[in-house]
Amino acid sequence: MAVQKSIPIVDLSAFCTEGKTESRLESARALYQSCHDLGFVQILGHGVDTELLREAFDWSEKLYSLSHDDKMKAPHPDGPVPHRGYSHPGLEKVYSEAEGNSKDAIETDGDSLRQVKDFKESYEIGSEENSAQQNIWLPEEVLPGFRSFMTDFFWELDRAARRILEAVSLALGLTEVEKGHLFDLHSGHNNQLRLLHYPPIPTEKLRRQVVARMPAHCDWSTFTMLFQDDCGGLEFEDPNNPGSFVPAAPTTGALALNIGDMLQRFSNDVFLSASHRVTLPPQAASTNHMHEAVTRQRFSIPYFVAPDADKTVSCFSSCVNDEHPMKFEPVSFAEYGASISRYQYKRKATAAV
Ligand SMILES: O=C(O)CCC(=O)C(=O)O
Ligand SMILES: [Fe+2]
Repeated sequence: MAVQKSIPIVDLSAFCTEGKTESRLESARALYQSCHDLGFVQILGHGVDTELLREAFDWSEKLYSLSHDDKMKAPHPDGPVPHRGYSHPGLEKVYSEAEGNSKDAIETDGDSLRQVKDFKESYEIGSEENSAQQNIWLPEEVLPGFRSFMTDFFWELDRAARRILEAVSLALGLTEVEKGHLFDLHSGHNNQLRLLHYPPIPTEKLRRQVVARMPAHCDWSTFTMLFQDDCGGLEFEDPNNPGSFVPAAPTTGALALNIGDMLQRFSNDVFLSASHRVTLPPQAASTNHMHEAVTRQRFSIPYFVAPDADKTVSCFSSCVNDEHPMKFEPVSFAEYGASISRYQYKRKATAAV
């Protein structure tokens, strides 16, 4: 019988200001191992305050307790860009790169991907100074204080992202010049904060895939820092055993870190972009009036750390040699993202499921 893998935990507290070189090296080695073998890892010592995180989840609960009409006062526009504001259940469709490139998807302008809808709602937030993707806020009186909290929280998460970028640079053995370049490419203004809510749903519907929570996909960012509540259901694909998924059970104080397509490119395949999905949580919560088992609702907060849109992403020389020639052509993040996400939103939006 195959042994069920568990997700390694790496503590990055050595990357705070007074961290010792020896402890940094040790954490970087552990980070290297997981990102190289699996493309994902759990991170402790990330530096995001527990109380602040609790507040962020409270705001998310308040947001999703609003009426549909109130949430629709900040509607996600048709099409994938800007990726901002509120997406009602069924609006956004997540898919893998292979599904997006399939003949069916191309011929139907993405409609074939929508046969199984994603039963989740989300709210996307970016930097207030990103002019290409401007934020879409609820009117202040609908959720007073939300905008101000999220604007600060966005930059608090960027601080933790920098600690991870520092650890990644050491893990990959980048030169000081390359590390400087990596930081230059990541001003933070193209990061994205996402508040996700998966409403309760009959277990059978998920099991029979009449609807999905979030199908398997890779993120196209550099990496994603993910905070989740205690519901469960997030899983990562084992790259050594394709098709087999490992649960990322919520771990107190840890964030789940997954490598995205950009870091796979920067590192010339040394770090793997991790395929992941959200599916049935381990336990059914209750039964509904039809006596069907119903899964718990789930809240998660991913923070996508991405290069600035117009900058070029190419492999670092430190990751290229005779044995490992350059595998990826340089690409701008904006072009890459546009091609990967072209069917995520219909050009003309449809009604809620
Ligand atoms: O909700 C989660 O745990 C995963 C979210 C995710 O993978 C995404 O938004 O790309
Ligand atoms: Fe994802």
